[in-house]
Amino acid sequence: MRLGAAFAPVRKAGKLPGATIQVGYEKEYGTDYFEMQSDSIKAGQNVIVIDDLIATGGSARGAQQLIELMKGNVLEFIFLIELEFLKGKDVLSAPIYSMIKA
Ligand SMILES: O=P(O)(O)OC[C@H]1O[C@H](OP(=O)(O)OP(=O)(O)O)[C@H](O)[C@@H]1O
Ligand SMILES: Nc1ncnc2[nH]cnc12
Repeated sequence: MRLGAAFAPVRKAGKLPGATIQVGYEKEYGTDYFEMQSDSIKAGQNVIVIDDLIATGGSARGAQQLIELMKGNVLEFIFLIELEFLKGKDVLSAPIYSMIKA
């Protein structure tokens, strides 16, 4: 891409081809598993995590754990919607930006 940025998907378990790494995470309504392809982040790469919504922050934290397992550096999180009353921001260790706060 023109920005020099790449795209690396984080998906629910069993949806990505090839070798993957997995983490379990807690979200608002239970437990789930995320995967990334094992070679999708190079050590030292800066990463921005983007999702549609942050509620408890469990999903975003799961994504952060996967990126950090590959020695990536999570710079920040971007969400379309932030459910502020669930305080998801408090479980994340990088700045978050949200377009709509509810
Ligand atoms: O901050 P959290 O409490 O973790 O919740 C946020 C997550 O909830 C939604 O996904 P959901 O798990 O409902 O699955 P979906 O993407 O299949 O809709 C949303 O897309 C976020 O990924
Ligand atoms: N409270 C909530 N409302 C809508 N989508 C969600 N995904 C996770 N928690 C949610």
